[in-house]
Parts: sequence; structure tokens; C-alpha cells
Amino acid sequence: MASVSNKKHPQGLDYIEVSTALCKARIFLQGAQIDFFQPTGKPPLLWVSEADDYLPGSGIRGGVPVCWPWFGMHSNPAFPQHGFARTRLWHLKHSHIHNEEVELVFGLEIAVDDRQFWPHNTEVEVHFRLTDTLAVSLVNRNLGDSHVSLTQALHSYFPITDIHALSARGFSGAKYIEFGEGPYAQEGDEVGFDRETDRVYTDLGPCQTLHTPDGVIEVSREHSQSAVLWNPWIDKSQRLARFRDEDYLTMVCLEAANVLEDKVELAPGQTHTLTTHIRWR
Ligand SMILES: O=P(O)(O)OC[C@H]1O[C@@H](O)[C@H](O)[C@@H](O)[C@@H]1O
Repeated sequence: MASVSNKKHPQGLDYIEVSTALCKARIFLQGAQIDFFQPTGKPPLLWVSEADDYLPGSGIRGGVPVCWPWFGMHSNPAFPQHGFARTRLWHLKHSHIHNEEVELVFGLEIAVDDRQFWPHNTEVEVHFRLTDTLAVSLVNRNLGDSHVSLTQALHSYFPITDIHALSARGFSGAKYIEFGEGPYAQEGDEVGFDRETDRVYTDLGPCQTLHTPDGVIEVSREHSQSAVLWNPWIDKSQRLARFRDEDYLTMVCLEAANVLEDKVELAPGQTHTLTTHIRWR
């Protein structure tokens, strides 16, 4: 029997625990952030640092942080990197169990203090559809009477066993910006890792794969032509919060995004839905 239960982490954060015949999952109200997803009979599909302390107010270093309503640094350097939504308390609006499929919808009320970051009249939701695949959608509706634009990402962290053995594929035809330089044309379909990698891809096809010693993870996107491929390597690992020095060896981020020329443009009344589907192939 599928179940959806409210739980509290020992450090105080509330989360929703999902258990079905097809998967197990854990989603925190803070940030509407999933940090655990395991299809039945397969290894977990998301990575979280063992250094994470799950303290209220700091985003969890792993799973799928929601970067909204901007990705990366804001033009105002006083604003937080990757937006403010990942550390705010979302609320569960709907949960629906149908056979062994669970759907959860989280909403975010913009607090008065956060109006400085987001003064627009919009609605934002994160939807999870949990089967043997993890589907996450970030839905934006423009409820106001003026045009709104934003950037965003579903900043997914994946367990890849050994960064030296990882082959990321599905990049041919795309271009990327890295460390503020570019755009560069992607050479070939495949990306290997032997240094810090922080590429913002555009003109990217809808499906990439991560070939790891433990299997192939498939990451596909809808309503997104951009994605971020990130591994901090040795030096940056030592500077990152809630991250162990050696963590770069076992993780990579492949983030479904709407960034650069792929940003979300919403006319009054319009809705945009960014979706990523993640599964073991
Ligand atoms: O430490 P944060 O704010 O979670 O960011 C982690 C990384 O997120 C990635 O998406 C960026 O491309 C990196 O440059 C950044 O370091």
C-alpha cells in the first residue's frame, strides 16, 4: 500500500516521506527539496553530502535544490546565489495517491521581506510525480498584468561512484559558457572529468545520460534548452559549505535549467512548466 506521511527530522525540519511499491522518497518543506529517491530494487538516484547538517535556514547540500527566481549570482551582489526559494518554507498544497503513483504539489507564499527579491504577482509551485522514475516540475504562472522574466534550475545532485570513471553524454550540438568565458561549441557528445567543471549549456537536446560504474542515469528535460554540468573538483570542494573535501569524487550535478537566452518569459496570464525526469536506465 502506498503511503505519504508527515515526519520531522531530528534537527527540526519537516518532511514528507513517501513509500510505495515503486519507490521510496523524502521531500523537505524547506525549499520543497527532495533529498532521497530510490526506485525499488535499484540504488538511490540522488546524492547528499554526509557533511550536511540539515539545519533550518541553510539549503541541503544534495538532492534537488530549487533555484528560483534566479540561477547563479544576481546582478545585485547582496542577493543570495541561486535565489531565495531553496531556504524558504513551502507548503504542501495537494497530495494524490493513485495505485502506486504519488503526486505532491508544493506552493510558496512570498513573504513580505522577500518582496525585495520578487515584487511580481506570480504563482510558483513544485510538483513531484513519484513512480519508478522521479519527475520534478517547476511551474510559474503570471497572475499580474505586466511581463515577467526569470531564470531557474532544478539543481540535481547525482551519485556517480567515481568521477574519474564518469562519462556524461548527450551534449553534441550544444554550446556552453564556463567560468564566464564562451560560448564554446561542444566538441563531441561526451564529457569526461579531470578538473573543475562548471558549464552552463544552451541549445542542449532534451536528454543526457550519466554513465557510472553502477549503471546509467538518464536525465531528461521538458520546456528547457539549457542545463548546468558541475563538479567542484579539489580546491572548490574545500571552500564549499556542508561538503567534505573528498565529496567531489562521488557526485556530479546535472541541472535542468532555464538560463541565459533560455530564460522564462511570461506574458500576463501565461504559465511555464520546467520538468525533469530522472531514472536508472
Ligand atoms: O554552493 P551553492 O550556492 O549551492 O552553489 C553550488 C554550485 O552551483 C552550480 O550550479 C554553479 O554552477 C556553481 O558555480 C556553484 O558553485
